[in-house]
Amino acid sequence: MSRLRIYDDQRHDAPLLSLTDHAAIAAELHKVGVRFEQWEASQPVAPGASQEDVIAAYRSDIDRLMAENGYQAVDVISLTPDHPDRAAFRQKFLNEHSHSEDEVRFFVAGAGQFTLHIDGKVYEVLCEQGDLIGVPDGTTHWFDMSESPYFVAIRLFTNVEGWVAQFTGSDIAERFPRMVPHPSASKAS
Ligand SMILES: CSCCC(=O)/C(O)=C/O
Ligand SMILES: [Fe+2]
Ligand code: NI
Repeated sequence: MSRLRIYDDQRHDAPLLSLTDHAAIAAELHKVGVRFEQWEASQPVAPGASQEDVIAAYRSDIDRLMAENGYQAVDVISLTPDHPDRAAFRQKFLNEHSHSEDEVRFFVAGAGQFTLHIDGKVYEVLCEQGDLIGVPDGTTHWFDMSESPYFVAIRLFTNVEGWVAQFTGSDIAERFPRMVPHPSASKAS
């Protein structure tokens, strides 16, 4: 189940609000300029599926997003709990950073947790299969896949060079909850 928890950025122990209704999550995130939509993850792909297979399965959704929003490039992150480089992949996104381009991610299997730090609040967004999130450029955030990653996410980029992170040097991410592994992760490993 998708979930949004909103915190004061000084109070990691007490969410101000917790929502699981998709429309309510979308409305709350819209207030801070973040896109959150439900798309149909209609093609069954399992974590571990190859980039080529995922792109072929979701070609029409990818083409639609690229045409609507002018994205120039696409790639796929597809991870299972037993991936040998899972700790390094996790670490790559785990500290607060921003990008000079929008971050658009469509979860077609499993789950991952984006946490956004905007105007003194922390928005923890647990994205599940079917969720599309669009984080505007310059938004400080971090991403956790848990110690047992189980997800497939399609990533769209404005810039053909792709993802570049500017780290803020803050340790805020260490104070807020990390992602709990997806329930299917234990069955997959
Ligand atoms: C859900 S895709 C992996 C995370 C990512 O691309 C990113 O930029 C996290 O901040
Ligand atoms: Fe990011
Ligand atoms: Ni849901």
